[in-house]
Amino acid sequence: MTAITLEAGAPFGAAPPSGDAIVTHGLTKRFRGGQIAVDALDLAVPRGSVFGFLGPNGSGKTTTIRMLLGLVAPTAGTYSVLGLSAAHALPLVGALVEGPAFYPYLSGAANLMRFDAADPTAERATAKRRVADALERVGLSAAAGKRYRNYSLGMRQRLAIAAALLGPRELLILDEPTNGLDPQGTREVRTLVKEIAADGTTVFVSSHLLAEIEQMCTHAAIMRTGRLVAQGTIASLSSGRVALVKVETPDVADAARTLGTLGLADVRPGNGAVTAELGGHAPEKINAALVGDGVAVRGLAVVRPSLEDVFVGLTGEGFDVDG
Ligand SMILES: Nc1ncnc2c1ncn2[C@@H]1O[C@H](COP(=O)(O)OP(=O)(O)OP(=O)(O)O)[C@@H](O)[C@H]1O
Repeated sequence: MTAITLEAGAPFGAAPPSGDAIVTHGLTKRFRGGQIAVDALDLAVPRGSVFGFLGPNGSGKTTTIRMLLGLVAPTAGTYSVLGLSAAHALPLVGALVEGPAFYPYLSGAANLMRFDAADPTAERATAKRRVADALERVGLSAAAGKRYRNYSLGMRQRLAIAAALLGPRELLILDEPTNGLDPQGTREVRTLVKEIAADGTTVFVSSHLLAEIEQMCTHAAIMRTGRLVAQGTIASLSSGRVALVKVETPDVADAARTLGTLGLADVRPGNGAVTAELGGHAPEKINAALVGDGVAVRGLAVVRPSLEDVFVGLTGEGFDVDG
């Protein structure tokens, strides 16, 4: 579908609905002092996707999100959110940018009631219903009356996401939602993101963790120092990289010979293992040929390229997970 962009802040109704939940063209932010945080960014986030916005710390993710939410003015470029300018899209967008401040001595439900009350567009009479729905959506109904300070890290973050879901949202934007969480909390948030997406909400989620994006997202964009390095479905991002077959064996030289005879490319004998490009070869046939040649096969694995391999291949650099 063709994506239509509006000038940032263009009036409501100036463009027909876009096929994409978020579109940016040449979106740029240069902070005072000359630093470019986001450099000519062209993003296309399909509706219904869980879109991972991936990059090391400082690569421009938060600045991009703040521009999309109308919190920071772009220096140049255009963007649209749900086919609208940020101001007009905002009621349909839930966002978690900096963790909301909750009162430790109030319950989860009471905290959300306070949040809801701060929204001047929300109807007062239906506040309880909205809070109950949001709590249910994040799986906190049973803990609604429990004090916030007694919530686990995962529950606290789920409550923060509930605050972003007070009201019908077509798009949920989450900036590093698993930052600072323990493994259990990380799993809870990951599962919740998938559930929210399954209900039809587009989720745009930033992270500096490659594995997390791979596990949670259907699509990803990779950022590096303010520039977009690549974007697409997780499968298409990885498809440019070749899969390898790795044979673990004490007979390294013999195994390498067999793989070469079979016509596999880039055969590399190593310490107790040989790798080669899999190409169009069937792993079970490779195994049969090795065994037929008397090679003692201890293990045979097909190693698919990870997003990290893609990142390294595109930038020539490792991905510093700690930023
Ligand atoms: N208000 C500001 N004034 C000046 N420079 C800023 C400002 N906000 C961000 N930057 C700089 O812009 C660059 C991008 O920062 P940004 O926070 O967008 O990156 P990020 O990928 O979200 O990283 P992190 O996860 O650490 O927040 C960084 O070099 C940062 O120091």
